[in-house]
Amino acid sequence: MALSAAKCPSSSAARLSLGHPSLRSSTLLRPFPNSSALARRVPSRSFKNWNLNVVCKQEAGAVPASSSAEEAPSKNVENGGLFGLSSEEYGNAIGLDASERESTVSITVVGASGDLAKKKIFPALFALYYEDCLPKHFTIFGYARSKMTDAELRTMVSKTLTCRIDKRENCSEKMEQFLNRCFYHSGQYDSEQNFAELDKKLKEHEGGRLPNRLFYLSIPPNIFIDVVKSASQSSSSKDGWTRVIVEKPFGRDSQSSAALTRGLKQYLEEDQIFRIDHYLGKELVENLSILRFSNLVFEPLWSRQYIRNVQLIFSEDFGTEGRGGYFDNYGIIRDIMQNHLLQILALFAMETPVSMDAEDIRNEKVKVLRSMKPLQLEDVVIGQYKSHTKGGVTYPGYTDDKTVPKGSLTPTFAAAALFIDNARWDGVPFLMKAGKALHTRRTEIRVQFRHVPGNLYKRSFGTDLDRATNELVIRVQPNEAIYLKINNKIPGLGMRLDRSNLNLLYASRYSKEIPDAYERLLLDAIEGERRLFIRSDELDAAWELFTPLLRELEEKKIAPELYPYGSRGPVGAHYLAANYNVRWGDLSASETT
Ligand SMILES: NC(=O)C1=CN([C@@H]2O[C@H](COP(=O)(O)OP(=O)(O)OC[C@H]3O[C@@H](n4cnc5c(N)ncnc54)[C@H](OP(=O)(O)O)[C@@H]3O)[C@@H](O)[C@H]2O)C=CC1
Ligand SMILES: O=C1O[C@H](COP(=O)(O)O)[C@@H](O)[C@H](O)[C@H]1O
Repeated sequence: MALSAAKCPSSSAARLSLGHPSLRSSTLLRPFPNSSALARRVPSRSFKNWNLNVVCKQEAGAVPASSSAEEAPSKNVENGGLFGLSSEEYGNAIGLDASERESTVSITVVGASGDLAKKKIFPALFALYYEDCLPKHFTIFGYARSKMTDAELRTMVSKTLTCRIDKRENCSEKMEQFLNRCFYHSGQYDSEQNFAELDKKLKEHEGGRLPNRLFYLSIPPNIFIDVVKSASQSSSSKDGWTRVIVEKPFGRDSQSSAALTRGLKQYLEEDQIFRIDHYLGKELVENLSILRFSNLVFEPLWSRQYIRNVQLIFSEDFGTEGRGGYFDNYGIIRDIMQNHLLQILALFAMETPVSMDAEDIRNEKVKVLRSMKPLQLEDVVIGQYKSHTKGGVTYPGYTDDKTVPKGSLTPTFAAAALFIDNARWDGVPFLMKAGKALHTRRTEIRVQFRHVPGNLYKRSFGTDLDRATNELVIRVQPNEAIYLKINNKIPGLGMRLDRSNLNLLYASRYSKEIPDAYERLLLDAIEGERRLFIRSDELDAAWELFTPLLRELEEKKIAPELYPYGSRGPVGAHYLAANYNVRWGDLSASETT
């Protein structure tokens, strides 16, 4: 019997798995001497269980998630409280046996006072609540050192919540219900006492239900271990599951990443660790596998025989804006390329997985990463944005940011040529570039195909098909789209060729707004679906590709090429592409779509 399932897609067996006994494994933190429960692996749900029409909001007559009953501490507090009783003991005390106890999820956002929590995590949790995707019983706690009351947290969170869902019905009512289920506890990250205080508060809200606990570490990586140690000692679930979401960039290089994983595994099993790379939750990134493996036309072309180069492009039209404290220690290569763009590359280039099950997909990603050569310095260009005045407005340079050390060499732009040494991709350049403070905000994948042999039309109609090759563009953001550049005849009595786009523009094709990546990933972590999270061997393979280069850049103090804020980036990136007879597709004037 599925227990206390979310109102989320009732049509998807998977969504009902939250409390499903087979998945309700007590995957606790690594068993401690006083831990009575066995840690069992949670089988990852295979993709095939999903109903592809998974939607969260039910059809007409949707029953809103229970609201007020969850806001206040549960009845047990009035009965003298849980102190000393596990929720299982409490459940027994009130006559409920395990199979009857409903489950509940406590979500603790560690670092709740920070940028990511405000900008992404709380808004995503609200969106899930609004769509009836959260479990029937849930509580949200913010945890950080900053002093805040519950009311102050709610006020802070309310400023970044929006009801972007289509109908915007009863938005304010849902927002209030959601906020009433948000609480805050101030504490130190390395304090078991403070986490024990949190544990007591969590229990008050969990009542006799089976308590599942999710901790989202929205904090700088250097304090991940402190939190996991304290939380595992003092606030893990004793008879439900406990999971921890950790944010990229998972260390700074192979060594620190491996040390971080070892540190986490002192307290957690691998299947309790959810390494998030939110780009894997982006709609067009998730669509990559469907585009390639559910359409006959693409897979036969997906190789060196037909593809000339692949470009993975990330650009932002703003700078670090006060995040220098984090960013200066990492740089654009660790911030974007070693994770987001490399994950997209792996999904794009991998062999067909055995199934869409998490481990089968991740197995194929690891294989393709291990087929790649570590980046070479001569195949990399780095840049840093400088101040620029345009239209009477002066835009700051990277080192003008007061959170950035003067004279910093940290790159805010990088371009690189990467290669996959396997039969499918031998010799095909995968050109990656990522930059801040450029001329536009865009993330896209561009697949440039080879020219048509024989070039029938050059002789007859003067069209040089060497330059009019097909290009498949997958625009991840903004204004999600997939378009294919083709050659076609201009209508009329003459015979002249034109370039046109076969274009799937999501905003035109679908009326429903696209969920934020964090919504998808938070929901999957709650449900134990690991397909879109990073496995430790995948992470090791990613760092092995980038660590030698990062070390060389820093040891040799390679100076980045300066580029004006709002420009197309350093000129060196064009020469790098030209070395492989490639022109960056995002810079051609015809890019109007
Ligand atoms: N912001 C973003 O867009 C993205 C961030 N990330 C990752 O998410 C995590 C959080 O990022 P973000 O929210 O931007 O980080 P912040 O710098 O905003 O830090 C989050 C919170 O952590 C605490 N904190 C910050 N620095 C320290 C420190 N040196 N020692 C102890 N506590 C500290 C602060 O809370 P308090 O002082 O109240 O304890 C702060 O509010 C990072 O790992 C980052 O790499 C990933 C993707 C995007
Ligand atoms: O991981 C990160 O991603 C954001 C960009 O995320 P997006 O979803 O808005 O494209 C980037 O700004 C940040 O520097 C980086 O840490």
